[in-house]
Amino acid sequence: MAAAQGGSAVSSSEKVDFLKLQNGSDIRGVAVAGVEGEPVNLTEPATEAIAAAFAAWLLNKKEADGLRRLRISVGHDSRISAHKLQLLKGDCCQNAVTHGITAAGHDILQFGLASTPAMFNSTLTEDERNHLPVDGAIMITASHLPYNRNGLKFFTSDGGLNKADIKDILECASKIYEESAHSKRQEREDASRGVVNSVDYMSIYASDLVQAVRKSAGDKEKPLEGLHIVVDAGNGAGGFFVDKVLKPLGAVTTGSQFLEPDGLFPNHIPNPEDKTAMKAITQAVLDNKADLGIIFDTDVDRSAAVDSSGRELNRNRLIALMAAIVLEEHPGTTVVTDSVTSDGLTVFIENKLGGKHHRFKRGYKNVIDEAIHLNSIGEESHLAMETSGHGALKENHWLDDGAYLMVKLLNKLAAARTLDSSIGSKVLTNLVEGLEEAAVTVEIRLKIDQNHADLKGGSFRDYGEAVLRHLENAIGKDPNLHKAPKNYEGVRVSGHGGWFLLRLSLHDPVLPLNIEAPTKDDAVKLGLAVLAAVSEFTALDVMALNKFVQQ
Ligand SMILES: O=P(O)(O)OC[C@H]1O[C@H](O)[C@H](O)[C@@H](O)[C@@H]1O
Repeated sequence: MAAAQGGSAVSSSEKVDFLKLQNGSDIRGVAVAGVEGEPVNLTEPATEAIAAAFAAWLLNKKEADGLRRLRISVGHDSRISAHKLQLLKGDCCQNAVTHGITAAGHDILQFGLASTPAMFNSTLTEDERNHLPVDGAIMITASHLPYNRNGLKFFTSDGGLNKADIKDILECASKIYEESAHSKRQEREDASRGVVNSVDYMSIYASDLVQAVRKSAGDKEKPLEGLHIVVDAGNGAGGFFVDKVLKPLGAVTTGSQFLEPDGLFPNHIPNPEDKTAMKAITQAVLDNKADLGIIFDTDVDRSAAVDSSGRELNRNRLIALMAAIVLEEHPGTTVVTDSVTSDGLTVFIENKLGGKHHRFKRGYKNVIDEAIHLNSIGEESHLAMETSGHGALKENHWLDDGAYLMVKLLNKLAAARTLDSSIGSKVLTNLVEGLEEAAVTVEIRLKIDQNHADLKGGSFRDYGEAVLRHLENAIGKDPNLHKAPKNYEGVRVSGHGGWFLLRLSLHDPVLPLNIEAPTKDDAVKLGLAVLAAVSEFTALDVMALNKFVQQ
């Protein structure tokens, strides 16, 4: 791939290992100093080089269409480092991402605080007055990670970039970074020739969500009138949902919380999988006697809900709810999920809803790509969803959009209220009736010590695979345990009325173990079976599992 045109404004003598910044199909790093043992590696010059490399990658793709000058949108979540990485510095209109792009001769549309899915949408919106659509979009976010981290996500109108694209971009960024260390400052300043414009894109994006809900209620202006809905944005970027979506639709939103962006996340981690976060929104629903609660992660690509009785609608339950809605619209369709979904969910989707459950791998991009793949080989799928709250629909360009998921729930509510104006979240709760749920659900993460002698100099991945192979063999000898007939990652086993899955983490030197069982005793039996099989692997830290089986 060609390096960015026109040089870059990058200047740094510090060494950066760019490939270490790859996290699957995202870029993640430490952007703020202050946490011991976590030196900053996503510096401003490194970010600038990555942005320039994205522009070069995109130009390479678009050159066939004769395009020489690109339009790229940039947005960010509420992280404190967003300002270093994206916002204007003083009056010189330069900053890491913007400078990286404009120095390469391309134009920037700055959206400011934005959600990840909105950034993707800006590659599709037809609105020339606002310089839309853009050729590519960059979101500055590290999702729910601690305040010192940050990262980048890239989009074209085809969706999010994949792992191989990110690797190419990082390799190119490394070259740009090296080259720029040798270029003169004046040369770099002269190279700045792209134009920077600011657009209030979140208003444009939100008005599309509003229209969708109105449409499902027969074009009623305020279809949520009389409903009380509280939102918890966890001080991330999701606060817009209150003023720009719920209020125009007529909902009462008092009691909504943590709507103000605050990159130190002082209230709770913005993550719908997090117990404290779910407790916070549940409490807000109960305290305000609200009809519904909605919670987003930092950059709004994930979400969850709470019904008026305080029942959490997240993880398997949210997938079941979305599956019920999607299967009404597309009978018999396949629902693709991640690997840690419950057996109860399969029974629900297949027996109650008449759909097909395709349990695939962990990782939202894996799940989405698998659904796209199934469609391409003739198996119809309209929903791809992870227990983490990432969910994508075919009708929405296979984009994982937490706000769009909630809009699907609002559509259901709005449509039901055209028939019965007193009906609330019961409409939703009724849809998941019959979903069997295990009394005990745990995830225990077993760490692999990468420096341990037992690795014999090999990689943690090889070591983890060896653990999994050994476990698989051991299971074969236990008549109470049965390997899942179809499984795409790790070792998934049924027994003692429940199941477990041991697999390699997508990113970390960790083997996450998920167990679901009807009683603690049964869960312990499953845990003991794993423990017995892995105990000879001395580089594996089984302390947490030991604790679990002894409790
Ligand atoms: O494999 P793990 O360490 O459990 O991480 C798995 C998770 O990683 C990231 O957070 C991805 O965004 C998720 O889609 C994925 O589920």
